[in-house]
Amino acid sequence: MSTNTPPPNTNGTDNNTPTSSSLPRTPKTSNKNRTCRNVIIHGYCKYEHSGCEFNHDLSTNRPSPGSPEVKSKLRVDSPIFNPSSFRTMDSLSMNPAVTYSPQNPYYPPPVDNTFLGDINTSYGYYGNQPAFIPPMNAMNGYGYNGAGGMPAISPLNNINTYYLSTQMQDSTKQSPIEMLPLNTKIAPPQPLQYHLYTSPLLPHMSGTQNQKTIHSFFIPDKLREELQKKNEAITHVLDANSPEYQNFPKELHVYHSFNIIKESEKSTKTFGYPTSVYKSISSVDGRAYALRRVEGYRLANEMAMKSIENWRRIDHSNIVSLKEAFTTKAFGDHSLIFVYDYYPLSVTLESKYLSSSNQGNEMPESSLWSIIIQITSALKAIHSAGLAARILKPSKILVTDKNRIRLNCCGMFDLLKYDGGKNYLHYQQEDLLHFGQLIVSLACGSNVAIQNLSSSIDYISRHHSLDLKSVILYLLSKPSPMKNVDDILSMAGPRVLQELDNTNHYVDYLQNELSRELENGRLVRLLCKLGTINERPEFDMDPTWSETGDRYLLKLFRDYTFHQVDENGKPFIDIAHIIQCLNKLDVGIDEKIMLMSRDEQSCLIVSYKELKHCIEQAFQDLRK
Ligand SMILES: Nc1ncnc2c1ncn2[C@@H]1O[C@H](COP(=O)(O)OP(=O)(O)OP(=O)(O)O)[C@@H](O)[C@H]1O
Repeated sequence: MSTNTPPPNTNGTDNNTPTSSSLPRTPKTSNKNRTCRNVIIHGYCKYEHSGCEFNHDLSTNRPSPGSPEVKSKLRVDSPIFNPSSFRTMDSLSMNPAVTYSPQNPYYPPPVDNTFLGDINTSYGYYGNQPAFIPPMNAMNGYGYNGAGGMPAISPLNNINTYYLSTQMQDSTKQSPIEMLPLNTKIAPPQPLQYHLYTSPLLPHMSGTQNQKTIHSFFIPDKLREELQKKNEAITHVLDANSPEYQNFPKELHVYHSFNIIKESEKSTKTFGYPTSVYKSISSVDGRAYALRRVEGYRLANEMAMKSIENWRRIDHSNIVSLKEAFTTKAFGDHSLIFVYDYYPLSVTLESKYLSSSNQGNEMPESSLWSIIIQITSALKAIHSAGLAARILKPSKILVTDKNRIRLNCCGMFDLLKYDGGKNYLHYQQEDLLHFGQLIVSLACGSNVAIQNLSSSIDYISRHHSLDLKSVILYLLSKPSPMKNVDDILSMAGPRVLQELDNTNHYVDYLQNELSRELENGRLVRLLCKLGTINERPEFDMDPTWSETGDRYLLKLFRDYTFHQVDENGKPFIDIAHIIQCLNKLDVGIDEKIMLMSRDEQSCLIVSYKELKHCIEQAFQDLRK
């Protein structure tokens, strides 16, 4: 790391000599060759002609790219820099009206093209993208940090933030935008390098006024809890000490890690056999499956098993997919097992809308149409494949996620009551009839509404639209070769588009939440590394290991990232700043930041690239 000694502090502001014991002083003989810190930081040195012994000609001595430099007494709580007095590099280079004047010390000195090229390399030249930001601008970003609550930002972002922060600081002052002539050319936009834009946060949103809570950086608690509960349901297994576990086979075909979702019940009302439902994990693909066991079933016709093949080909978002079926004696009886996709924490339409606690609750018509459209979509896929659902009742329709409807147990009757598929047209008509009955139950909020059809239709006429009544009457009408699921679609009309729109909105919402979590893995990895290095009491027989060399920089970076204080020394908690610092460190960009020693006597200017190297090096040392 190179160091540089500023001129004597004659102006009482920024030019104190660094005194950190860890920073060797540069011999005075080289001062003439060294660029004056004031020029680099402020763009001018008012002592240039009155004794400052450093070099003021930037074109002859430029800061070497990537070399960390030392500056003292510029701290996060330094006086607030007023950015309205500065220009960004592109506005300078393209606007002939803006010229350097010694009388106006706030203007940076004129910059020739050669220097501009070098600045781009040294201060945020991302791949082939010039940053257009002079060094003093980047520095101002850091000086501004903490005091104004603005996180250090990438040079490419700097231009935007610069204006925004100006407006936030003092709306009465003339902003750079206002000062520029209207015909000022703006540099053509450069293609973004996506890996540098990992955080969707706008830096200005993290300012003191608009500080966001930590929750706003992660997926909402409700969604997180929901997903965690689902994961828990997938991994939940039978308690090894429970009597159920003792009596349960440890493996079934390729399935293991069982949990009982529905106990075996003696009722045979739906399938003619007692059934039970188990969650399991497949050793073939590691995914969770729902096994539905039909107890006491003896396979009479091998051909019946073939009927499963047609169902295995059905892949639809409103149908619970059937994977396979097999017989087993593992339970001590003849059982037939149907293997379906498992949807953790799903409920049935019946328990959600028609259970005794929900009876009488009127379902909004929009929800009814959503269910109608989803079931229509499922039936369309089934009927088009020459199959029939054969079991369209509220207890055999799952509600998963927000409001997704999935037909469950499809294909079971094709096997249990095997007829070679010759009656499928009849069963398809039955599907439409059962569909109509299902909607009557839901529209009236009662499982028994179908038993008194005329008063139920009367109720629906009074509480729902004519269109809904028409659909129900169509579905309940006499079977006919002309009656088919396509007609329901045309009767639903524009409501299909509404359903599509709702689904798209939900997808957008989930995508948005997903993108917020995207970077967490990277940042956790980085935090793990920092955690292993920072404050390590001893390494390699060296108790000062974490306080010296590269590790010292990482300690200061930790302070810079996590321990910012405001001008009164109070903790300044800015999650946007923390996340941005970590993102930049992870990428290792050329942007420089200023780290201050804890005794506030010295400052180090170092790039994220160098910090990244430090962290990699220190971590490698630890792993050796
Ligand atoms: N594929 C599946 N994934 C996740 N859970 C399921 C799956 N299939 C069924 N379940 C759950 O298993 C439980 C029992 O399902 P089942 O279809 O037997 O309903 P039921 O209300 O017990 O029906 P019935 O009254 O006809 O016996 C329900 O809570 C349901 O949510």
